[in-house]
Amino acid sequence: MGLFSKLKEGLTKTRDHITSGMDAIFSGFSSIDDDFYEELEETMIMGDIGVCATEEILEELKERVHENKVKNPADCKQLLIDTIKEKMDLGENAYDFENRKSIIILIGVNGVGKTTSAGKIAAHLRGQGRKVILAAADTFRAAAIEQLTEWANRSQCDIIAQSEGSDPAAVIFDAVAAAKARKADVLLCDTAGRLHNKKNLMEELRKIDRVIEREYADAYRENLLVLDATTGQNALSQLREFKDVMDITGIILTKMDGTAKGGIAIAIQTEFGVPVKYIGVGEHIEDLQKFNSEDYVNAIFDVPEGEDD
Ligand SMILES: Nc1nc2c(ncn2[C@@H]2O[C@H](COP(=O)(O)OP(=O)(O)OP(=O)(O)O)[C@@H](O)[C@H]2O)c(=O)[nH]1
Repeated sequence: MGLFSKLKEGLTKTRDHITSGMDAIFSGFSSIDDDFYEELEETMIMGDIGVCATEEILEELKERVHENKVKNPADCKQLLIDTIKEKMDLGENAYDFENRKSIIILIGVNGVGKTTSAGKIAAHLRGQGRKVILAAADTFRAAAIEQLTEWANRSQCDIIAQSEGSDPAAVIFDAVAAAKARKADVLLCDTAGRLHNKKNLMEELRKIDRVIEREYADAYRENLLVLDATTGQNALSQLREFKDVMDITGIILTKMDGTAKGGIAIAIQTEFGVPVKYIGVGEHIEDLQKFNSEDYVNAIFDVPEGEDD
């Protein structure tokens, strides 16, 4: 199955949730009036696009409708699709970390899919011929170290790990030294999602951040927050909290395949300006895809590949 088909399959529930409601609005209204926009707003908010993002998008849509002198509700659909695509566009430098000496750190609460995503990204980078070292800084959970070790073996990457319960910042310190000594291209760090309390977790992440800044200041930094799409609006609260601790440069949005809440990607990017860089649409290695705004919006609005613009 091609990547777009896989993406489309993964986003089935989200598409059903958002587009069925929208299509009824686009075909059910005979004129573009306040009621039309209100219905659209409700459907978008119900589709987890979020209140702020929905308002922003609809403001732009109204401007476009006015500029283009659109009178027919059905003609609004393409304008809405274009507006959202522009909002979701990643720009040119989103994946620079793949081609530089970089440190990627994955953070997020427990169970969101950090370890799995670390393994998948490592395998992907190895496939591109990059030398990758994995750092098992989730020392809270022995199984996370084992899981990451398996991914390292599978993708033939080195792994730096210590025993369960050891200091994660010490693991990072060792891993940075190894990355420099072995001339790795990318150091990819898994971190814990849970400690004895949230304050400890945030403190630990700050400490890891300081170690990296001190020991490897010239490495290109990519701090990816992993969010579970099935948690919907809760993911936004997590983003708010983690943003206070670290400069988040991108989001990995996992488990899009099991949820109707995939519109959350639009809320994240529009409301916070933090780009979604990867989305998870299943548990297999190829199911972590780089985010492509065209494909994502086409998949959600059921636009066949290559059929628009
Ligand atoms: N369906 C689906 N499952 C996923 C996806 N990404 C991860 N998972 C599953 O989610 C579960 C949790 O993943 P982990 O990688 O262990 O999560 P974690 O964030 O490292 O968890 P902690 O180590 O407890 O912090 C696993 O069963 C994964 O297979 C996805 O995109 N789709």
